[in-house]
Amino acid sequence: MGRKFLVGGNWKCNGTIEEVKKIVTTLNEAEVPPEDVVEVIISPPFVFLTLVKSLLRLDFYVAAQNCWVRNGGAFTGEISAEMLVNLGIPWVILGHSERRSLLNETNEFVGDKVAYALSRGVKVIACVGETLEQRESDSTMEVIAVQTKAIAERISNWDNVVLAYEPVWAIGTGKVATPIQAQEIHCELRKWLKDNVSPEVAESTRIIYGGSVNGSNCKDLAAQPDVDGFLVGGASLKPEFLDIIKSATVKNSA
Ligand SMILES: O=C(CO)COP(=O)(O)O
Repeated sequence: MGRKFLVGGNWKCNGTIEEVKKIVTTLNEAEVPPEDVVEVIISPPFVFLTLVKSLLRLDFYVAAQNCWVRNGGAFTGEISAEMLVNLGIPWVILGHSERRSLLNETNEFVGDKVAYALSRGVKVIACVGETLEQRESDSTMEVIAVQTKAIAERISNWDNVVLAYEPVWAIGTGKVATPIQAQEIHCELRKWLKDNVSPEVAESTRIIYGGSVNGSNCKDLAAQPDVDGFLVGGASLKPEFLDIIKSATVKNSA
């Protein structure tokens, strides 16, 4: 019973040392609900992982934004899951739509990455989501099912997996999914897990929403029964990220 609310801040390719320090100071000074109410994960670019980890309050966690599909070696520019373990980074975001579309990451490649990271003990936020064209042609759930299947086929334990539903049309556009739209897909995705993995995994796996979440729209989204948290881009660089973290209390008061 009870999927703990999770709020991730995906900083994407943003920040300077000065900005990182400023954001972390704001986070560290904030009063937020306790760790048993909300799990907060901050995901800076690779180069700032160690800095953020060294400065960040201990009740918040750090995630990388990607990692290589296997162990390290002659893979110029890549970072291995082993390196994340070595740095004490417990989480990684995989399969973000920006990597799928701009860097041609396929469903199979993302599935392989998820399986490998988990095998090394790194927890995974795995992203799925449809484009506007796919939504308009009524293939949203089909797309998400295929993306999720590529992960499901490669893993046997979902304990350390969080699914992030991030409709591509909502990312960075200011065009957030309505609470009803988000709930509909989260509910269908949970049903997919029930039918294709197990009822237990469907019940316990957190499905978080991402795409233009901000301090104003987070509460209504958080109130939806199958929305278990957020993956936040732009607003995670701003003080309103704290309001998004606090929206976890909507669940507790429900
Ligand atoms: O891609 C996202 C989080 O991973 C969402 O980005 P925005 O919140 O900027 O729309």
